[in-house]
Amino acid sequence: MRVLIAPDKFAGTLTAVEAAAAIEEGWRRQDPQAEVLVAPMADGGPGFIDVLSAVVDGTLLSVTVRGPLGDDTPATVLLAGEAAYVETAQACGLHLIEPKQRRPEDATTYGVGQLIAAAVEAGAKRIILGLGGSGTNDAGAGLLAALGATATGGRLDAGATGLAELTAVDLEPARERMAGIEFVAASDVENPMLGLRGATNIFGTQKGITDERKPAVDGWLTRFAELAGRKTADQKGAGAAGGLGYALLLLGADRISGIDLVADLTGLKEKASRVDLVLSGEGAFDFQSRDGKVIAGVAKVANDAMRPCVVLAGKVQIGSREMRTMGVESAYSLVDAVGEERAFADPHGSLAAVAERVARTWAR
Ligand SMILES: O=C(O)[C@H](O)CO
Repeated sequence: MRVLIAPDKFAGTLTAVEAAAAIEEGWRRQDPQAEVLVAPMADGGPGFIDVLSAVVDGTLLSVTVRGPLGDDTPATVLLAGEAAYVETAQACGLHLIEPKQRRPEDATTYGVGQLIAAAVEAGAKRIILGLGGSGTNDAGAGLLAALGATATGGRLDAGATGLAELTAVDLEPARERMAGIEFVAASDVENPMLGLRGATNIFGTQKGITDERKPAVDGWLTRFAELAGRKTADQKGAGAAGGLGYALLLLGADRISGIDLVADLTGLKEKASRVDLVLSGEGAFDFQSRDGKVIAGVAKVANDAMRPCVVLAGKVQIGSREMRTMGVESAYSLVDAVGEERAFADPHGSLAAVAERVARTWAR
């Protein structure tokens, strides 16, 4: 049996590389002769640099930046010739903030701008930024401030709160400083920035923005957009990473799908064509796994190659009809198999145990 293992991270427990290793271990217990190909994935969110540094010939540049709540935060940029890859979640990710410390209205993307500045200083002319998994919701104002943009009536580097009373915004200093730099925003979602399908309403809850606060916060982002460029806020991906997509679009970025980029760079299509079965996975397989996320991207590649795709996930919270629409044949839940306590206490062992069960059904 030839198997391709292409999971996302299991957020909070296993990186994509660790998840792939656990699945391989479990599968081999049942099917020791299997030919296994491994391709850990990312969609632009956490793990983007980890996954790409294994396939892109480059060097890692270490930088200390301002984290979402102002703390010194270590990050790395992957430099490859004139290109630089930036994982924005390293500077503004939700995982950087303890749940009890979350202040989503104050969190800033300033550190992402510092990563861009470091990449440019190191000679990069094309900067590819992975977007997703952010703990911020500041429309990327912090990023613009770090690159020189200014404002009156408020602050660009103080999270969404700083945008509440803005009266004017000047993006020219940032545009001038970034002249000649090509930006690519590789995002995990295509949402616009404002309104019902926007960053605050759809992704605000996971960052700690309550339903009561959402209209006010969305209003602050709208105010910023009215001063900085209203139409851009409606573009695909403007709402990625709490509106960081919007700021990059203002700097002229092209938006692409993060998972498609990672799939291309890791040769996923070619790998899928060489196997009988494709396995993917992530922490929670739910409605958010659909567009632009790893499982949807991997399932599409598998389906195009006419290979079945099976998912292993911490929790499966999606119906079988919806799953099939995405191109997933079947999904197995760690929590259902071993219980929540064990799934969190021993994620590697639990995932390996589920992979062994999957192999019992699917190996031939
Ligand atoms: O970071 C976020 O807000 C989500 O992952 C959507 O991009």
